[in-house]
Amino acid sequence: MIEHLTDRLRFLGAFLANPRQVGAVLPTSRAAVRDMLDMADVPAADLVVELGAGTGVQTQEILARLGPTARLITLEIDPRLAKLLDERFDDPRVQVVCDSAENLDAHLGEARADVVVSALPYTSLEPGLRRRILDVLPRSMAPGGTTVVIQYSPLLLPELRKRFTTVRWRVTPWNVPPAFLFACRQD
Ligand SMILES: C[S@@+](CC[C@H](N)C(=O)[O-])C[C@H]1O[C@@H](n2cnc3c(N)ncnc32)[C@H](O)[C@@H]1O
Repeated sequence: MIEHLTDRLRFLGAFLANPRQVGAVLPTSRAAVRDMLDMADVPAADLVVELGAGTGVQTQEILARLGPTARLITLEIDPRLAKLLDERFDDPRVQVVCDSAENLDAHLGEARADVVVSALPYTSLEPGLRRRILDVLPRSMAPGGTTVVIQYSPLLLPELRKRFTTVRWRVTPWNVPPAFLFACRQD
């Protein structure tokens, strides 16, 4: 309970310091995270990539679903949040990287992700940065992989449809505000 409140304050502090980069005043709810991850097969994945981890609400649920020999690479641009994630998730399967999602290629090397989980605030990012990150997503995925995205509006849908052959979407009401969830594939 105390950790939950502290995380909300940390998150709010990060938002106040950099509103367009954080894009939300509260972390995503656990129920919305579960709805989001239900749209991809995390238990079968060898490699999961998480973009924009914040205080780690998705990280925790990904690790709960991830197999014992699988890996999670988590990118978070805010150094204070990245440090918190590194300290919080003492798990050999996870690698926390403090860098921008646009540089994902450099951290993947030859590897490709079976699942990409993105909680980046695309609509408030500078357009060039948004485009560079969206362009990274399809080429980061393994064949048969899925990218899941959470947003507070449907505005990103045309951009996702340009880059993926299939985009399923739904709304989860279990979040403040209710959130749009997208599952994108190259079938
Ligand atoms: C809306 S918050 C989501 C946080 C958390 N995943 C959640 O759902 O509560 C967006 C997060 O993305 C991070 N972020 C923003 N731009 C980024 C970028 N270019 N690369 C990596 N992380 C970024 C922010 O620092 C923030 O932690």
